[in-house]
Amino acid sequence: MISEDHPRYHSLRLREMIVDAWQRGILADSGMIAHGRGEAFDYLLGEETTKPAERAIRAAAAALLLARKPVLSVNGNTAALVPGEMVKLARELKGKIEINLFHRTPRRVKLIEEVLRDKGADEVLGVDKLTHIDGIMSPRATASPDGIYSADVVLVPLEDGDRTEILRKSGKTVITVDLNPLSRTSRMASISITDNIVRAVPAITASVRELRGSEREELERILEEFDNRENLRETIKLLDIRRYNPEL
Ligand SMILES: Nc1ncnc2c1ncn2[C@@H]1O[C@H](COP(=O)(O)OP(=O)(O)OP(=O)(O)O)[C@@H](O)[C@H]1O
Ligand SMILES: CC(C)(COP(=O)(O)O)[C@@H](O)C(=O)O
Ligand code: BAL
Repeated sequence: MISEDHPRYHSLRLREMIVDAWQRGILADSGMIAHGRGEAFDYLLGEETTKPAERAIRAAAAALLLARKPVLSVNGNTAALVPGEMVKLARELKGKIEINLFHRTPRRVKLIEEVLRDKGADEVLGVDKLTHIDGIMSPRATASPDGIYSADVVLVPLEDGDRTEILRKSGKTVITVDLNPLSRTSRMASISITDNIVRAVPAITASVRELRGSEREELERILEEFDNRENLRETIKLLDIRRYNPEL
């Protein structure tokens, strides 16, 4: 057990959650690699929610509140780190939650469904009765007809660029959470939250609660004023390692 006094407590605690999820069969083997990639970016971003990420979170909350049918996607890393927070956000939105895996196996789908139900999910889509989505070059090329397939706004954390692109081309608003602002996912999304998912999901829920009751016009204004490409450009500037070591 890591002491809370350890200087890297939060990062080490997340690693423990990732390893535990892998040992339980929830996390894909390469989920470890993805987590490590994320940690590196989080280091560069200062392991805190940046101003551009705050703007993206607010825009995401506005889009989710305006949605006719919001759906939240859950993969292995998301199930390992923020299952309860995803269920809480889905409940806050009266939205649906859907499992979608790149390294899909029946066992992992079942385990992740159990995790989500244990956290209070009444309904978990993506388990069966799936529709194929053309154009996605991966096992992610499926969606539940009653979920992502018919959603108008989807939150797809820690995912892949080709699925993000196809979902966008089908007319959906695609919100991602991805610590790598250079990933295809970040570059293809409508709203790219460049933040650690453990910070981003609770922050989206808080922003939804703060904006609930806003006039439709106000929510639409937040979206109109949000420029994802400009926000990513600002984020990429923050990755300049010299921010931390001026003598470099
Ligand atoms: N805890 C986390 N919070 C937010 N992002 C994370 C976290 N852990 C990993 N990531 C990021 O999630 C992404 C998941 O890996 P994935 O392989 O799907 O992306 P990728 O290889 O960049 O693919 P693409 O370019 O298609 O988006 C990586 O970019 C990684 O940096
Ligand atoms: C590991 C993961 C980030 C998620 O994999 P899964 O839980 O199977 O959707 C995958 O997209 C990858 O980059 O390899
Ligand atoms: N997530 C695995 C494939 C990709 O990085 O797009």
